[in-house]
Amino acid sequence: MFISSEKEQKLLPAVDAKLSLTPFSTRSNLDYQGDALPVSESQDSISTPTIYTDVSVVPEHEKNELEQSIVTIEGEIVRLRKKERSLDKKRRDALNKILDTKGSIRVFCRLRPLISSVKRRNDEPISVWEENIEVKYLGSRKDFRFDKVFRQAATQDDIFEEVEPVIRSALDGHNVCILAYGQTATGKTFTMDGTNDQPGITPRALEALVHQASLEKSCAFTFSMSMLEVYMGNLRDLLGPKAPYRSQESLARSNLNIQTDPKGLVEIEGLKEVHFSDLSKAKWWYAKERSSIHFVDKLICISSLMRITISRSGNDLKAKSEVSKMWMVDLGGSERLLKTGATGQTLEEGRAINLSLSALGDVIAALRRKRGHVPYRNSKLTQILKDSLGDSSKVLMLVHISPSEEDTGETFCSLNFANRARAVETNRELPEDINKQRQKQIREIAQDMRDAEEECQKVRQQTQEAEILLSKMKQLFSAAYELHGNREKTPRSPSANESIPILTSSLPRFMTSTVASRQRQSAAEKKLSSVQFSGSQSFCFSDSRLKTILQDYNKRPQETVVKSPKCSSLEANKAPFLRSRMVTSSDSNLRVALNRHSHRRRMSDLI
Ligand SMILES: Nc1ncnc2c1ncn2[C@@H]1O[C@H](COP(=O)(O)OP(=O)(O)OP(=O)(O)O)[C@@H](O)[C@H]1O
Repeated sequence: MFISSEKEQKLLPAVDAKLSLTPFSTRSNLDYQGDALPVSESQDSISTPTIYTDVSVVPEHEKNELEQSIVTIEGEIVRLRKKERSLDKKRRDALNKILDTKGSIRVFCRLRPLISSVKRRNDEPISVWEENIEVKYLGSRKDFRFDKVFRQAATQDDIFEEVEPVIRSALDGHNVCILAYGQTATGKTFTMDGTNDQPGITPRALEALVHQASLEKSCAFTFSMSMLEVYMGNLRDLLGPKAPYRSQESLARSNLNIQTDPKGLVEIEGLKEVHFSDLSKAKWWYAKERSSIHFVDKLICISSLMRITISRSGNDLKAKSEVSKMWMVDLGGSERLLKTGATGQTLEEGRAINLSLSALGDVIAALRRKRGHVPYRNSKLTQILKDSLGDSSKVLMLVHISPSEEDTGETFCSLNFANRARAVETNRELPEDINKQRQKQIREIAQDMRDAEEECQKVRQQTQEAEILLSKMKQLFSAAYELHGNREKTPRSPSANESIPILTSSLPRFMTSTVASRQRQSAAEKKLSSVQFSGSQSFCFSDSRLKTILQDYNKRPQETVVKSPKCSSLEANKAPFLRSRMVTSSDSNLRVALNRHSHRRRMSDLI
């Protein structure tokens, strides 16, 4: 068996299964190296003369051949894993480059659909374009620019399409922060949590994390979740023992300390952390948190935060932290206070939330401007998020606005806040040609990323297949040499002419070689001494036990690719894996290309 890349498979001569003949080409090194073969090499390969030989010959085999095969496949698995890591690194680097080119801190705006009870007017106060919004307020117009504007018709899928690469980046080792901001009833919770029919960012993110982690075989992931809320500068653990009901007094009493270690990593002392490895558990905890939020007095101004901690082990991300965090933040708004003419405690709440939002705006603005001093210490919110807002973190702020004319004042305030966070003045946007160049660059890197991801998927599949094969061969070995009384730890190497009596005698008579086949076999062996598993390693293809294993193996049903959440880059996972296989000779003059069907047919000849 040889596991090849699609490119290489295209280069191979077709196998005529009916003739029971297998073409041999004179090229030997088919080892997949990930890079496209030069055109001249490809042509050379196609025009190579083909020699045919009968591969149904079953030569006598010896114990050391099987041992050698096992060693070869083990080596192949090591090589494939290395390749997978290198392709994954290429994919990670490309994704990071895309996100950095787009901006590691981006501000989006989502316009809520008009609620039917509100009458539509002809002179609507808000005009929307792809990257800017114009608002008519108090007789003047103001233009606000964003990294992207989501119109009223935008779906949860549209939102997640922009968010998903950032979530992937969290799995790659970057800290991530997704914040929803806006006036009450503009759709913050709808965007972050959504409904059963239209799930929002958080449930989709949980699904994407668990799904993606299940695909990664080169490293193991563990996840944990914490939830808290910030009320007037106090932190409350939502998963803590006394979480369910909230009153102003209990909220004011609860407090957790924020600790920052010398490396700048933030930890919240005593914050409950629950671990989850599958989606059902993640959803259970998430639902628990949502139900506790349900009891909130709507007039209490609270920001609720959810932290997902992602730990990786067994990878080679030497430069990256092995732990990354993803924050989902639903920021409280303060406009109710203005509307209700609040006094006393409520006014205090309003001041506290304004302070914390204003501090957040200052921090994001400083980071976007790449200023030396970033004022993290000005609020609890910015202290908590400190290690997830700066450095190599990815930040998305989604500002929500209402289309109603009666909300224009609030809309104006929210957009001003967003503009400050964005820290880009309207007249200082990138010139058109530079912007186009940037878009082109992003498209090119995105293509590289998709290519690397597709190749990585293939290699991952190949590794899994090789592992199955290895396990079957090991089973065979122990059945033949250990269960039959010969329990040597390291099987002795038999001499060249020595057969394997235990195994041979355990085979049905029709599977043992006949005189004629032995004659054919010795003739074939002159040409075909061994076959390559890859370009660099070889094992004995003519071993009937291996044939049997390969036959079983090829007969097994195709593994289904688990469907991913609706998201762009994960779509690549659905790319079908080409399952034709090759077995190649290590003899530089010989190569056997077996596709699945011809191989199966020849195997069936033996049974
Ligand atoms: N894009 C949208 N499409 C359809 N319905 C929406 C959308 N945005 C918001 N809604 C609906 O509008 C209502 C208010 O939305 P939501 O509760 O999410 O607002 P909010 O900003 O979170 O409010 P609060 O500040 O009170 O938490 C909900 O019924 C929600 O389903």
